[in-house]
Amino acid sequence: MSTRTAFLKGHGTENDFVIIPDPGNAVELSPAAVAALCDRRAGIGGDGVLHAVRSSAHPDALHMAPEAEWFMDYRNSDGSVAEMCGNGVRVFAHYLQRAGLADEGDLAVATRGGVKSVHIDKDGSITVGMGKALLPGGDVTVRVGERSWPALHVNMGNPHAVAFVEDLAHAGALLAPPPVSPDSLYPEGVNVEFVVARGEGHVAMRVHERGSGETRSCGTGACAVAVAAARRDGVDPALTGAPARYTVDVPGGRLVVTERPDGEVELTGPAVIVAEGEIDPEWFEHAS
Ligand SMILES: N[C@@H](CCC[C@H](N)C(=O)O)C(=O)O
Repeated sequence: MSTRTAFLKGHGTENDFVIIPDPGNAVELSPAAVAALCDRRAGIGGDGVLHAVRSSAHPDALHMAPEAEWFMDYRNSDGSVAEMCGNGVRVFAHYLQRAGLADEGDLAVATRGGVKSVHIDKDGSITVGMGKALLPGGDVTVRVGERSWPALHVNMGNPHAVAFVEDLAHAGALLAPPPVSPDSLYPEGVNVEFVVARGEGHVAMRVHERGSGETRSCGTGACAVAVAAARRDGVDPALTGAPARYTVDVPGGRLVVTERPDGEVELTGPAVIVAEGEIDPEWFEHAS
């Protein structure tokens, strides 16, 4: 008799995920199974999968087990693995709390981008310590059709190219990854953000995510955008000694990003669980 696999569906500013609770790492999640789960017509549908495994049970997380009980084994909707997901880690923490596996307050979550500290607020908003943004420099160009823009290379644990544009519509339909050059800079692919200013400390963005296509939000992307916007505005908290705070509007809602004088970037936003159930074992076997 095949065992039944539980799932939940959740989102953070409409960046949506299939959550697979699997404390002992017993569920085999091949790239094909991930892509089938994320399929919006033939599967459950999502921008990615949050595989919830105890750190002590996953080879990629064993070294983080003393610090963080749970590992967010994150996969993009095409089945590829990514280092970090800023919206995902908030939804992951919300799932743990809802399942009685974590308390309100502070929680450490292991990710491929290291251990992240998460704060679950009484009002339901969740703040994640995302680490420092790295700005390796270099001349980056993003292209869409006839248009091209200079972009800032920002690494938030995962790679981003941030382009300031006049109008978000200039990014077009984003049905395919926008060409970014030089591609030697991004051997593993790149997440591309298009940004417009909305006012002081306020920007709006669209994103084409590596491995998932255009999504309604991206947490690491919002952090990359906020840091890029601050530098563009001549603000560097390391020099001023004061935190820089940006409101980042995404198609699926609003995120707040704070860069502290020590370089640490914090991401705040909502997390929602919308459903839970069981995956049909025959379908899952076939999909895998
Ligand atoms: N949506 C995520 C980012 C997910 C990973 C990304 N597609 C990558 O491959 O780097 C977020 O909220 O940060």
